[in-house]
Amino acid sequence: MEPTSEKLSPFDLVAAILKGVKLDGSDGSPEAGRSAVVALLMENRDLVMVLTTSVAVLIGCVVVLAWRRGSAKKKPVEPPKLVLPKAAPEPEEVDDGKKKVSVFFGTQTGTAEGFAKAFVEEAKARYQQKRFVLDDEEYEEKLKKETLAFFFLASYGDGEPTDNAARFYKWFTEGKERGDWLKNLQYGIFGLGNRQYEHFNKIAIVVDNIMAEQGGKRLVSVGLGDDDQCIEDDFFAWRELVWPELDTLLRDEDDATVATPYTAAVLEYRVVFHDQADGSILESSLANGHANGNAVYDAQHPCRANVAVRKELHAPASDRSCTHLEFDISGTGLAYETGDHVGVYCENLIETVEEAERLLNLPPETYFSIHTDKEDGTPLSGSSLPPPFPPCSLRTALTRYADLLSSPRRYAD
Ligand SMILES: Cc1cc2nc3c(=O)[nH]c(=O)nc-3n(C[C@H](O)[C@H](O)[C@H](O)COP(=O)(O)O)c2cc1C
Repeated sequence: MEPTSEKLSPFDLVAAILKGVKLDGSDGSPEAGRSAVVALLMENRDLVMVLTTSVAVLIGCVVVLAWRRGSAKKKPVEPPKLVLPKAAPEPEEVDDGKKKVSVFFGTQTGTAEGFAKAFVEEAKARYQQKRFVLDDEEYEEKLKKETLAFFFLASYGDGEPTDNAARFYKWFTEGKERGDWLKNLQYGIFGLGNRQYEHFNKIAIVVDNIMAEQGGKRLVSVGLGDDDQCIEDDFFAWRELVWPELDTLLRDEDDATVATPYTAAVLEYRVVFHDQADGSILESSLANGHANGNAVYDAQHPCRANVAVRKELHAPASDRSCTHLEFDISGTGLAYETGDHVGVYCENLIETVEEAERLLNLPPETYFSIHTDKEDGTPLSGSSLPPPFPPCSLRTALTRYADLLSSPRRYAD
């Protein structure tokens, strides 16, 4: 039988390359096949060029994709940076002829900062020709030049200042720099505390007393906010005493007469969800980060210690109770001296945590981190405080870091 003489089309060529089949020439011999292919390649040089370029680009893309996937897997999840609080930078001070009012806050968990911000916003709306500046750090030099200032000061521990107000409190109460400047100062103080503590609102009271003793003029009596009741109501009541006083000092005819409604400063965070594998590695590395004995334990990195001794100090006949506890801190590198403080981190009951997970409708092994900055590193408009807890699973966040049983603040959304 005569072999059929068939010319190979470009389509045959491509199909052959893709399928990896052998091409035979019209006489069936491999040599004839090869020369047919060569002739075809020469005839379709353009197509061959396009083909080879496409294949090269395709291979390039696959290589880049594989490399990026590989490196993405290896990249560890970064815990949010613990940066010391700093409020959004105020623009450079310019003397624009407006009367300036400075507002300072000492906060540990954000309440005083929220009140200070709400106060500034409302005051700005009421007295439009005045400048209200929120300030938490640069007080040493600035305060001496102020004539009108407000302070929102929380008390902690045995009546101690918050971390961000500690330097101010020391500077102010040690008194080396007090002077005539206080005589030019009119001020208002709102304290944040809790009556359950022995030194209720100590910081606000001490600062208020020293200011008044040194010649500062109180615009209103010191507000004593009580977190055991509704501290927001205490803030509103104090604020209503402040406005009439400020009206006489600051009010211009064209200032707004309508007060802006109070909006609770709800802290804003960026939430990043992590792969389960990455998240659990990160969480266990944080939990075990101190196992090597080199790391330092602190309030952010608590140490797990067993109760070694527990005894009741009152006699059985007594109607009172006082428990003596001893913690075993051997091998932790920690030391304790009389007078040191021990903070105890409580965990919520598992039943409560499971109920919260059910209400959130999220699996317990959802890993996430919260951040106070945007993806490009610029701060979010929320708090000046660092994130309240490290990256972890939803189960850990609800167990260790969330207050699940207290009623939310009245004005929180
Ligand atoms: C650990 C701890 C210690 C506290 N110590 C005191 C205290 O000694 N005196 C007081 O009046 N309030 C005390 N408080 C209550 C806080 O001052 C109060 O909750 C306040 O609203 C917190 O404000 P912040 O969110 O701006 O930090 C304490 C609260 C906590 C959690």
